[in-house]
Amino acid sequence: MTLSISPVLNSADQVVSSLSTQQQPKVTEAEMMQAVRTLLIGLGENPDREGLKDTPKRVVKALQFLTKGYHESLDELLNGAVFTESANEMVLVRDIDIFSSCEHHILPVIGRAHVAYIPNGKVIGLSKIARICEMYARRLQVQERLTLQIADALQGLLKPKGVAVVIEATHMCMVMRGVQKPGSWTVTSAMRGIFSEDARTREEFMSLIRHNANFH
Ligand SMILES: Nc1nc2c(ncn2[C@@H]2O[C@H](COP(=O)(O)OP(=O)(O)OP(=O)(O)O)[C@@H](O)[C@H]2O)c(=O)[nH]1
Ligand SMILES: [Zn+2]
Repeated sequence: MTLSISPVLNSADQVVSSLSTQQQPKVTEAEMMQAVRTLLIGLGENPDREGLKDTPKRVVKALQFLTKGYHESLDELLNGAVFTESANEMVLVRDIDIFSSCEHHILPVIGRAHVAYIPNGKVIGLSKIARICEMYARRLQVQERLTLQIADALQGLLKPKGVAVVIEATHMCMVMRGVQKPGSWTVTSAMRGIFSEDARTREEFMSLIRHNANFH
């Protein structure tokens, strides 16, 4: 089977700059599996032993899942769930699990995103905010780009009064290897519109993401 790794792009996607806009070469799954087999041999393993014989297939499947966001588009995931509404107060979806992969080491980045916007005539289905996070997280990323892609996607889709995105995450490349700092986590933010212009609005957002909900 020949896989095209080229992403599905659409007008909304084009509001964000992304690695996925680059043309990617076409390779077969067999070639991908062969590459994993070569890695195993390079690591000193026997890829034909029982426990490893299906590993190339599993690794390719796992990596395809972890990067499935390249094949998704904002138009598809939105499914039309943008509604005309006069609400004009902050909408915040907090504690959205993030499972991404760092582009330097292809190791997990695990964390949470908090996403807020202030509507300007349009609201978006709440689950779609989490789906947008998911689409960009399921690519090879740096945390900074993931954060601004989510902000720019919402800004482009809704033209709201403002968007705020904060991501808190731990990088396995800093935990399991390299500098080995298990307690470290990284916070990134992207503020658009009123969140970047008005300190009080930004403060309200920051205090809402600090407060603990009491139902879990
Ligand atoms: N800014 C940023 N850096 C990241 C992210 N994920 C991983 N990195 C960093 O990317 C850098 C790559 O540095 P290199 O020196 O080329 O790679 P390395 O030798 O593996 O680096 P060490 O991790 O320091 O051992 C490291 O400092 C990583 O911590 C991210 O999301 N954002
Ligand atoms: Zn890394």
